[in-house]
Amino acid sequence: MSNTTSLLTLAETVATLTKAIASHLKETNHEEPNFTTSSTEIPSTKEYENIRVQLNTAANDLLHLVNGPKAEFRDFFTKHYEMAAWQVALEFDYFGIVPIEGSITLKELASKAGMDEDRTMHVMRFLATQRVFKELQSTNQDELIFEHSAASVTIAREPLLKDVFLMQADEMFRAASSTSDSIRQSPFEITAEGCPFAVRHGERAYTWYEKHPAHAARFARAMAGVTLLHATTSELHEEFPWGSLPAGTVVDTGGGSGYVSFSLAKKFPHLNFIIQDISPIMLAQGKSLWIGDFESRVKFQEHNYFNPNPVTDATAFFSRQITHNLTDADVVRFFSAFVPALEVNKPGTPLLINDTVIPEPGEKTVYEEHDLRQVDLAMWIVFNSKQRTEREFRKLLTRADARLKLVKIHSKGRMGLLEIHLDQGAESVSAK
Ligand SMILES: C[S@@+](CC[C@H](N)C(=O)[O-])C[C@H]1O[C@@H](n2cnc3c(N)ncnc32)[C@H](O)[C@@H]1O
Repeated sequence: MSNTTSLLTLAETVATLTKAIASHLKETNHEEPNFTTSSTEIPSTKEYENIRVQLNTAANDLLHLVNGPKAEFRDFFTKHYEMAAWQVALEFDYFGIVPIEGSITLKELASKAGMDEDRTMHVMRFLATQRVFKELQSTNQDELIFEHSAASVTIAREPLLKDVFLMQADEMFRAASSTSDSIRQSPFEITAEGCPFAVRHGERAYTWYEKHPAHAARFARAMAGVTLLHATTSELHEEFPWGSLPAGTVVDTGGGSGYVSFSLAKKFPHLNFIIQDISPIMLAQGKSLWIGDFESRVKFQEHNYFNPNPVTDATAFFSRQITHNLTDADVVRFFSAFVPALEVNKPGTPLLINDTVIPEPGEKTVYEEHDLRQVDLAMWIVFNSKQRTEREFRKLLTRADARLKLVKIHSKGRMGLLEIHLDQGAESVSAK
């Protein structure tokens, strides 16, 4: 946006894009969204997404200008209190307690949640200002009544989303508050051990999860839940020609419960899977997923991804949302650990890295870049890690082994897909 764009020009852009949204909804036979529990989901088409992104950029700029910095900052710097209200609503399961059909009195909600009515009322009335739950008119002023809204019922209907949000409002919210402390402890050196999560919780994330099995199980479910939000698996199905891989085994390294591979298994019956993870708790979450005919198509393998990969007959190696958990030095170790396996697997066996490929500044709209940089901050706080550009990936591959070639970028953005091959004709040179 130019620095001198007028308010009216922005408002006209907003109107034009809103009309485009309304037409798209009509053309695709979608009803317009509303705030009630019967509101339908917005379309997941690329066209809708494209207009939605542009609309957010224009509407946000309009509001930034109209509100002015003081009003915006007053709102922004109280967001942690909002997160506190969410922490309570999720932890005490308001979303599950309020019935999907009908309503509930505050008294009954508080009693089922196991807490007092007064604080329950504070939380519910705050959330209602975000159009999350709705307070109904009551004839008795002493009897407050609430029902679900379109937003709150989304969480009630999909418990995995509760896991995603509670993980954020619980251990990640606490970790984020220690970010400056972590820099004070190590102002110039970035180490995995010194990340804000470790400063706050006393251990690196995955070590901490091993000692907190209930949180670890929730984290594994949250990872599955994330695929319902933005890290959808449908793009992954389309952006790589899985169908043309020779029948065989895909190795999913750091696969957690194997939720992502499971979605591939449903679509590509010629592929079997080995889910590798260091955590038996994460792997155990997968055993309840891969049932019936799928049980014979999966193996769960405890494996530390910094050790040489033991599979010598894979049709492909795959890894999703792992490199952005790792510091640069650890990404180099991670890539290096595939080399011995790629040397003995069939030439051309792909290593597929499914992770964010962050754009250079200005390549995307401010709205999209903000979204990606938000995840970048999350990776910093939880791991002292980051999202990487294509250039950064190439450098780290070369540092791991000059024979590791990025042969194709199937997609960029939040869930990019990098295809890497080991050039077996070339000499092994690593520059760690
Ligand atoms: C962010 S989750 C990603 C899970 C899955 N790939 C997905 O996209 O849903 C990271 C996973 O890496 C696993 N992990 C962490 N350190 C590991 C290590 N050293 N070796 C193998 N797996 C590890 C964790 O247990 C967790 O399941």
